[in-house]
Amino acid sequence: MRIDVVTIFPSYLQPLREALLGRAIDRGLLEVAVHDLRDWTHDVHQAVDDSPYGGGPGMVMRPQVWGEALDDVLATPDLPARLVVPTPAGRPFTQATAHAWAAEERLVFACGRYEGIDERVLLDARARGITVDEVSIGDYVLVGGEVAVLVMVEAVARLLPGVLGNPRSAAEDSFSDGLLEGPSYTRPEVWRELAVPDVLRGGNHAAIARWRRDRALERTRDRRPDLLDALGPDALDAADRAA
Ligand SMILES: COC(=O)c1ccnc(N)c1
Repeated sequence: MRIDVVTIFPSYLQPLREALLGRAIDRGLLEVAVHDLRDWTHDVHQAVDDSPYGGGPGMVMRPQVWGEALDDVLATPDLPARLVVPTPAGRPFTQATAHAWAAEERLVFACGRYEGIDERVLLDARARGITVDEVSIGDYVLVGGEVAVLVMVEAVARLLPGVLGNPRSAAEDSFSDGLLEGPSYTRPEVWRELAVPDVLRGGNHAAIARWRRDRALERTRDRRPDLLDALGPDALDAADRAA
């Protein structure tokens, strides 16, 4: 997968080259290119924003700069790409989104700051047949889209074949079966007088699987009843029985 990020703070994306993702890049599983939006300005101040029409606080990112930047970035390499614009006004980014995007050849992220990017940039891209997704990583506002890009790239890249050491990890993620993951334990058996649940130390794999499912149902009911509702009435009954 090829990932491009256009931003006025390229150094914000440096964490993508660390640890697991850095190794995936080194192994050629992922290609990441970060572009400085200011490279497409032509004035001495390298202005990327201007006052909003209609008044109001803050500044809006200029369409000319973004238009030229995206023209160039989307054209090289000339691969089918999904243009992603992180914004608090976007559709929710979920594990299902991450799985869908993991099948893409190319993702191009446009990092807005200030009050966002002039709407005509997205209209123009869509009019030229580019898939444009405006997505939010949660109900809160950041200063810029860069942090959201780090979140989304990590969520997508870990699903790419070969990135995670054990592919079962992704298969058994929270949300993979619609439930939150239950509690995990490792050695020692007793720590500060707290013991690992007996069932996990026995060899009965069916009992362990059932115990884990029950804990997942219970945790989901307690923390994310909305996810349980989405699974239907049987799931809620099962969660009540699991407690
Ligand atoms: C500037 O971008 C944001 O504030 C943002 C982006 C994606 N998701 C959010 N919840 C906020």
